[in-house]
Amino acid sequence: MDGKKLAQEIRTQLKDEVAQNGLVPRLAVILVGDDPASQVYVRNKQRAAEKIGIKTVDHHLPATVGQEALLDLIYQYNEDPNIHGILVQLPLPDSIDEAKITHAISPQKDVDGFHPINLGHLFMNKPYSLPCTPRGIMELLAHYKINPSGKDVVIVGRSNIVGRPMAALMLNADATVTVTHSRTRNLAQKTRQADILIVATGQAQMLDASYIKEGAVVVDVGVNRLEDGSLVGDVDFESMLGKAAYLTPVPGGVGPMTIAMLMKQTVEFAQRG
Ligand SMILES: NC(=O)C1=CN([C@@H]2O[C@H](COP(=O)(O)OP(=O)(O)OC[C@H]3O[C@@H](n4cnc5c(N)ncnc54)[C@H](OP(=O)(O)O)[C@@H]3O)[C@@H](O)[C@H]2O)C=CC1
Ligand SMILES: Nc1nc(=O)c2c([nH]1)NC[C@@H]1CN(c3ccc(C(=O)N[C@@H](CCC(=O)O)C(=O)O)cc3)C=[N+]21
Ligand SMILES: [Mg+2]
Repeated sequence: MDGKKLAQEIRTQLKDEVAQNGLVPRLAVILVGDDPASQVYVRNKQRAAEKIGIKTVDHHLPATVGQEALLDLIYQYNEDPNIHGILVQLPLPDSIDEAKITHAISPQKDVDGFHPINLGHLFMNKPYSLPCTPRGIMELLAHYKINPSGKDVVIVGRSNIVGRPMAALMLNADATVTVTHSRTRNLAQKTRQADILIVATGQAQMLDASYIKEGAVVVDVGVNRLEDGSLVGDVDFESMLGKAAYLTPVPGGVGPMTIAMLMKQTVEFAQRG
């Protein structure tokens, strides 16, 4: 499944939509500290936004910034009618309470869909904004005409940004959902039941073909940088290739879809006014 290509199509559509409707979507992007991976993602987001006609207002704050200063910046953007979306890149330095920051962002401007109010709406199948990675996965599956309804979906990982919201989205799509994690016993026995397997563990190439049944759909969320500088997922792509019916590559799979969904949600917010 080619996420890079679909993401490109979506970004082109968004660009047309922005131009046709005379929108000027504005996204505040806040990066704290100098984690190299975070800097790459933020740069990718800024570049994608610019091409679509979304204006970003960027803040790169030192890791030593106080929690109060960060909160004040968020409050300022909450009140600013010209800003449609606020994104605070995670992870934050240990000195800052991530939950507190996530809660401070106005739910109406929560383009990441991480606010508990928005997660609650999602959980009750009345979503307002959605976490971008799980939303991107749903769009990718839909594009390839893979309908989760009635399917056995197994998710490996239960983070707030991927595994948990993914489970809610799949349940909303009428899948039968199993969520596994580091305490799961007999993981392979669970994952082999999957019609659709979604892996988000942060463990490089952890799952090989022995973890899936023939013809499974495999979505690899992982982005792991190896010592030689190469980028690999949480599944062993080569091993799965002959056995899976559909498989997402890393890079070029879920990652670009995440960014496309962030752009889409920013445009949606601007349209709502
Ligand atoms: N492509 C994209 O757009 C995105 C990619 N990512 C990537 O996805 C991966 C996961 O990210 P994220 O969800 O934030 O990670 P977290 O570290 O927050 O969560 C990892 C999850 O995997 C589980 N896990 C870890 N090891 C194992 C194991 N050996 N067996 C079973 N479960 C295990 C953990 O279990 P437990 O809860 O018990 O600790 C946890 O629930 C990373 O590689 C990250 O870089 C993340 C976000 C977006
Ligand atoms: N507030 C917040 N929102 C996020 O959505 C968020 C976050 N914090 N923190 C970190 C994770 C991770 N994440 C990725 C986004 C794009 C790629 C991506 O574009 N990956 C490319 C490769 C990029 C590269 O070359 O490094 C690909 O897979 O093809 C990866 C990972 C968003 N996250
Ligand atoms: Mg963290």
